[in-house]
Amino acid sequence: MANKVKRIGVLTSGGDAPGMNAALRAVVRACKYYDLQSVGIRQGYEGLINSDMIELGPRSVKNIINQGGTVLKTARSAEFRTPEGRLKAYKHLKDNNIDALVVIGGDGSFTGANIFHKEFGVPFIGIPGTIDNDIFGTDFTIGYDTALNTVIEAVDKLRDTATSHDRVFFVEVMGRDAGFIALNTGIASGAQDILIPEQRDSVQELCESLERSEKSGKKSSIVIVAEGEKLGGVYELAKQVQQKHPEYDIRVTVLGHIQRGGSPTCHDRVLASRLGIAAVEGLIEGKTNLMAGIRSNKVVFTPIDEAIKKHNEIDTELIKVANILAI
Ligand SMILES: Nc1ncnc2c1ncn2[C@@H]1O[C@H](COP(=O)(O)OP(=O)(O)OP(=O)(O)O)[C@@H](O)[C@H]1O
Ligand SMILES: O=P(O)(O)OC[C@H]1O[C@](O)(CO)[C@@H](O)[C@@H]1O
Ligand SMILES: [Mg+2]
Repeated sequence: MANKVKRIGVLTSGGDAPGMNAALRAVVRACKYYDLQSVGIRQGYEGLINSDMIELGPRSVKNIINQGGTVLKTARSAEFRTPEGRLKAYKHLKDNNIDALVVIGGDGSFTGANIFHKEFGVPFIGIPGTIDNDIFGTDFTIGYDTALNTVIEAVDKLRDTATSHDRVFFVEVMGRDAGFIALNTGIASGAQDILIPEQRDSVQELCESLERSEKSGKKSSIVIVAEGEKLGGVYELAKQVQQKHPEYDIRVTVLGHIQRGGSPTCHDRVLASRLGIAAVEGLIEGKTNLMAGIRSNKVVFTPIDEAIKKHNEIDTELIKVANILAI
């Protein structure tokens, strides 16, 4: 297919994730490699609405592959959710001669790009940038691996105190709707129990697990709770367990946004680099409404509707591993 794309706009949108900068760098350098121009759009869709953009070249993305956050900044743009906001965005896109977009973000960002495409026909390719790993069509999202490593480093530290004081630590990790961070970090940090939104858990079962652990000779325990778990939140859980077991010395730690920051791991940098290049190549080939992802270590494109609507299933083998090791 003839290449009509000459000038690509790139933005980061939704929650920041480590590796977004590496993806931006790859997009910009791939554009140069294929003789296209690239324009950075600041603060997600807000930058389109306010025409806050910057010409980018290979040297403008130097020294960012190792940086967390996003140098383009990001936003959750309420105005882009309105037809008026998107019309403004389209006008500025045309004023800046941008032919296509690379959107680095999560499902919400892809939904916005999809609607924008339906209204104005602007070609786009999405790159999954979120620590939650909750996007269908890719084995890994950019930022997930870094977040996992941040969590286990923190939980290892909490374990020192748990062990020294014979305590039960409840640790809340991110994952508004998904338990991937919780399940994997729970296994990696040797948690006694892991509570995730995808599973039907109960306080009763949690108490039984802690009682078993006590009987087996354990003096301290770690319980990992995903933010989106459905039993009322980590403080409520800790309160209910404490009521049943006043003798337990319980502490709660919410890791929060620490999990979104920091220098990306090697895995996230390589993933971001591959997907950034793939997105540009896809647009050159005339592809649109797709997400570039990784499956079995190969770059693949998934229709954006599927990426938004379908969900990655929790691997039941991992749940079994967690249960066996909590014996
Ligand atoms: N239905 C929609 N219509 C238009 N724009 C949307 C829509 N949904 C989301 N967007 C745009 O995408 C932005 C980012 O979406 P959202 O806040 O859901 O984050 P995300 O991309 O899913 O990332 P994460 O969940 O990882 O933080 C929104 O602030 C909004 O500007
Ligand atoms: O505080 P913010 O930026 O609104 O986002 C918090 C959310 O972002 C995520 O880290 C990523 O989507 C979720 O796990 C969390 O619920
Ligand atoms: Mg989202």
